[in-house]
Amino acid sequence: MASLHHANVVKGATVLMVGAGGIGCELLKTLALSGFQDIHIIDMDTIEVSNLNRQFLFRQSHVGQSKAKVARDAVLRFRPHISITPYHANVKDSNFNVDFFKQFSVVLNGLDNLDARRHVNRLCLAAEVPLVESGTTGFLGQVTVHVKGKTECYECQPKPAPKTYPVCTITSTPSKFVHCIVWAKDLLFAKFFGDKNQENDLNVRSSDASNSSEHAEDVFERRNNEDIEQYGRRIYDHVFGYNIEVALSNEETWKNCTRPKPIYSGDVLPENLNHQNGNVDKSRATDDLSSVSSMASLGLKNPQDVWSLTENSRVFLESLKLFFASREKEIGNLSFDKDDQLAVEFVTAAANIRAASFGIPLHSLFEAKGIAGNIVHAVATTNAIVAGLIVIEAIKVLERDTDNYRMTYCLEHPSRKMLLMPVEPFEPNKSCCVCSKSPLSLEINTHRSKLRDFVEKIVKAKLGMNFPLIMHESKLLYEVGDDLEDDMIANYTANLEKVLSELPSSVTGGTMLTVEDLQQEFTCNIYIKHREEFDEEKEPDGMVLSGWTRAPDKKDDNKSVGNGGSTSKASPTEAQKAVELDEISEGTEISGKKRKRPEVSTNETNNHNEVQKVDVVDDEDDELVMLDHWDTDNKKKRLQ
Ligand SMILES: Nc1ncnc2c1ncn2[C@@H]1O[C@H](COP(=O)(O)OP(=O)(O)OP(=O)(O)O)[C@@H](O)[C@H]1O
Ligand SMILES: [Zn+2]
Repeated sequence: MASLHHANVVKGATVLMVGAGGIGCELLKTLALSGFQDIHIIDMDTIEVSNLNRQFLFRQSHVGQSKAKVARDAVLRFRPHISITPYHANVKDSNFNVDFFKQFSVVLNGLDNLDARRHVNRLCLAAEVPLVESGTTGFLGQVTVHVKGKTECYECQPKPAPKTYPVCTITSTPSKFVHCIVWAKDLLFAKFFGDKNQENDLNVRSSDASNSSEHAEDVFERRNNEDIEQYGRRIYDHVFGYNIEVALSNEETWKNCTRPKPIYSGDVLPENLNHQNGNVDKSRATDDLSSVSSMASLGLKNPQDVWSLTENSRVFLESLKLFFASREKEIGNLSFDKDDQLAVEFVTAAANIRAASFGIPLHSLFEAKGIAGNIVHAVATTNAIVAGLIVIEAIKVLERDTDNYRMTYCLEHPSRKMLLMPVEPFEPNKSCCVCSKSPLSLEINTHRSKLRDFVEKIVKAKLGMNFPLIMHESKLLYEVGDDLEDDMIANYTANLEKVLSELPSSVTGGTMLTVEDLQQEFTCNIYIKHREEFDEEKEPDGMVLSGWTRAPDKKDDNKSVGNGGSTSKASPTEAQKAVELDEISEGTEISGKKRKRPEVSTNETNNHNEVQKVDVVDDEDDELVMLDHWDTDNKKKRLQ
C-alpha cells in the first residue's frame, strides 16, 4: 500500500533542519507528528523574549538558551522515542562540510537570510542532497524544492539586492520618511556611535564641501569641558540648523523640491533643559540593551504615539546623554540594531526632526522601528502553513515523486479563490554559475581596483564565499585557510593591497580568474573586462558582475491551468497582483522570477486540501524572508 511505503520512507529518513525560529519551530513539530524519527537541527541563536509570541516550542524560562536544544527538548516531551540531534552553531561553521551533509536524506531550510541560504544550497549541491527551501513575510510565504540536475537550484534566479536610495536623496533632498530613517540610521547614528574613522559622506560632518574650513574641525568631536547637553545641542544645531542653511544656499537644488526649514534647538526647547532625567542610574546593567531608555526617563510611555517636534528634540538629546552616561564603552563600535531600544529612540527622534525640517509627516517609534529594522510583522499562521508544505514536499522528495514536486506560494489575497498557488518547478538554469558552473564576467578598472576590493565586493558579498581561493591560470593570488604558512599569509596580505594589473600574475582585460570555496566545493570562473569609468550613483561598487543571465525563453510555456483540475488560465499579471510585494519588499530579499501556474493533478489538489487543514493560530511579530514573485517577461522551461 502507498501508505505503508510512505510511512517507511518517513521513518527511514535522516533529516537536517537549518533554523529553529518561526518556521523551524513549526517544522520540527510537524516533522515529529508526521512520523519522522531522525532529525538534526542547526541554529546559532539563543531564545529572545520577542520570539515567544510565535515560536511555540519556547517559553519565558527558556530565554537565553539555545534554540536548537530547547526545541529538541520540547518536542521530545510529546514524541519521546524519536532522535533529535541539536547543534547550537552557525551552519557556515567548517565542520558542517560536504561529508556532514551527505548523511542526510533531505535538508529543510527555515532560515532568515540570503547568505546562509546560499551556503546551504551549495553544500546540498555538492553533497547531492535535495533541499526544501522556505520563507515567509507576513501573509506571504513560499516553499521551493531544489534537487540537483532536476530542478533549479536556489541560486538559479538572481536575488535582487536590498533596496538602496541615491546618496543625494538621503543627504540632501529626502522626500519620504524612509529617507530620513536611512539618514538617521546609516549616517548620523553611524557617525556618532560607530567607527569614528569611517568614510561617511553625510553632510553632518562639517560645513559645505566648498568651504575651506572643511577639515578645520570634526564637529562630532566632543570638546574639552563640554558637557553632554552642550555637546548634544551643538550637534543638533549643526545637523538640523546650520547644514540645512548651507544646503538652502544652493538655489539649484531647490528648483524642483520643497525648501526645508532649518531647526535650532533653541527654537523648540528651553535654553536649559531642567529635567530630572539624564541622571542615569549607573548601576544599571549596560549589557541589557532594553534597560536604558530615553522614553522611560522622559516619561513617554506609548511607542505608538507620534511625538511632537519638541518631544523628538528632547528624546534626541536625552538618548545622546544616555549613550554617553551609561554606554560610553560601546561608543565607536556600535552599529544600529533594531532590538537596541536606545538606538531606536535616537534614530526615531533624529529622523523625525529631519522629517519636520523637510515637511515630511512624523512617525511613531513603533513605525520608525519597523522601517529602520525592515520589519514586516510575522504571521504565525503563515509559518505553520509553510512548515506543513515543507513536510509535504520533503515526503515527495523522499519518495522520488519527481512529477509532483511543487513550488508553493502563499498569497495575501485569494487569487481565483486560492490562497496557495502551486507551481511546477523549473529545470536548472543553464547560465547559473552555481549549479551549471556557467562563467561570470566582471567589468572592473584593473588599474585602479585592488584585489581587496574584488575579494570584499565580489567574492564575499556577491558570490557569498567564506573560504575563498583565487587563481589566475595556475598561480594562487589569494587564499583563506587555517593551515597557511606565515610567508604565504604575508604574500596574500600584500596581494590584497595591489591593484589587479600589478598582481604577481597580472589581471587585466581578457583574464579568466578562477574563484573557489573549498568548504562549499563551489568553483566559479570570472572573465575580466577592463573598464575605465563607473557611475558612482548607479554602480557604487565601481565594478559590475554579470553573466548570471536567465534561461532562454520557451514559447509554449505560456499556457497555464488553474488549481483543482480547472482548466482556466491564470495570467501572470493576475498572479503578479496577487503577490503584491511592493510595500514589503524594502530591504527584504525578493527575486523577480517568473513562475507559471502549472497543470495541477488530482494529487496536487489533495495536497492542497491537506495544507488547508493546518490549524489556524495567532499572528505576530517580525521576520525577514525570501520571496519570489511573478514576472511577465521571463519564461522558463519547466521540469521535463
Ligand atoms: N547561519 C546560520 N546558522 C544557523 N542558524 C541560522 C543562521 N542564520 C539564521 N539562522 C537561524 O534561522 C532562524 C530564523 O528564524 P526567524 O526568521 O524566525 O528569526 P528569529 O531570529 O527567530 O526572529 P527575528 O529575526 O524576527 O527576531 C533563527 O533562529 C536564526 O538563528
Ligand atoms: Zn542554479
